[in-house]
Amino acid sequence: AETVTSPDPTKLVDAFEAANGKFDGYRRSGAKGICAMGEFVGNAEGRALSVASAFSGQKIPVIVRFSVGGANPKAADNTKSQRNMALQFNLPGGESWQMGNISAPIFGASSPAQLLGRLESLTPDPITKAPNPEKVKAFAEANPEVLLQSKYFASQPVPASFATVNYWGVHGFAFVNAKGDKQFGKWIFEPIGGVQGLSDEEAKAKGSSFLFEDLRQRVKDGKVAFNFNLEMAQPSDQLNNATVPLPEGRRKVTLGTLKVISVSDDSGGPCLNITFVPTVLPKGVEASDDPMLAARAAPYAVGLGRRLTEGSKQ
Ligand code: HEM
Repeated sequence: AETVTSPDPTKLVDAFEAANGKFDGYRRSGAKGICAMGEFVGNAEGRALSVASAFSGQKIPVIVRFSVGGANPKAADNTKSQRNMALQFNLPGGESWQMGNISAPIFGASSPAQLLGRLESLTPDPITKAPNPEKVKAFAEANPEVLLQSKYFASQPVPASFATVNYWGVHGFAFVNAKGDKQFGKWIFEPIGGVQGLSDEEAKAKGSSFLFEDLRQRVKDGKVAFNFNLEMAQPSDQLNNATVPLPEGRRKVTLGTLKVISVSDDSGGPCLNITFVPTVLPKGVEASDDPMLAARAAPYAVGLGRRLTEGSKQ
């Protein structure tokens, strides 16, 4: 088999900073965010697929962080860009389950080396202060999958709210039940009130900063809830490439419901000094062999270390 070596995690974080800008104290990705608390209740479908205690049916406290994609803590809320929902399920016995879910079914690179190459191609030239269009074009032509995610975002409306967009886990995970049966799938958190976007006109009228206030209002009204849905993979489905979604029409089951119950102050909350590592999994859920998934823990730790040293900001 081909041996794939991942780039040094510090190099990846350096590349994020060089390409997207460095904002002291903030996350290098998903910088503009807000922390909330939620409750998850799993159901019998969840228990049939996995022994994870998240599905017990008891209320599980969950730390939730919503954010706008990118490194800029002042990123505009009214553009066709990425929204994120990171989660930490605080399970009985000190176990935790972390996720970093995004508002697209796919990621923008299939391997850490490809992500590094893409970031390098997008890094502004020191003299022109802009990326070199030739370099951007050459890299994308040689690696066409790096364009798929931006095509997806361009095809979707601006989300009306953090609470009205789907959030995908993107990677494959295995769910293991008491008999030891292993079912692979990809999950999606789908808003119970439905997906809702803004027209271009509405987005313009909303301005660049409405998502935090909108979230507070909707949570106050008790309206922010998501179904935790699993799209079941078939044995022939490709699960080692985060730029390839599962084929259309795979069976989808609801494993439980996440309800957001409170929102922290803009600058605080339990998200501030933690990172969400998607390979922190409970017993009963296992990682697939997607190289992007395995490569996330180390740069997240590097990013957290830098934020803490600089004085973390939300
Ligand atoms: C090797 C590949 C990747 C690298 C190097 C990387 C890097 C980072 C870094 C440095 C952070 C900030 C961490 C922190 O300071 O706490 C971050 C956040 C994030 N990443 Fe990635 N990432 C990678 C892959 C992915 C993939 C595949 C997804 C899509 C599912 C993703 C989704 C997110 C989300 C949602 C956040 C924000 C989480 C939060 O609110 O704390 N990342 N990433």
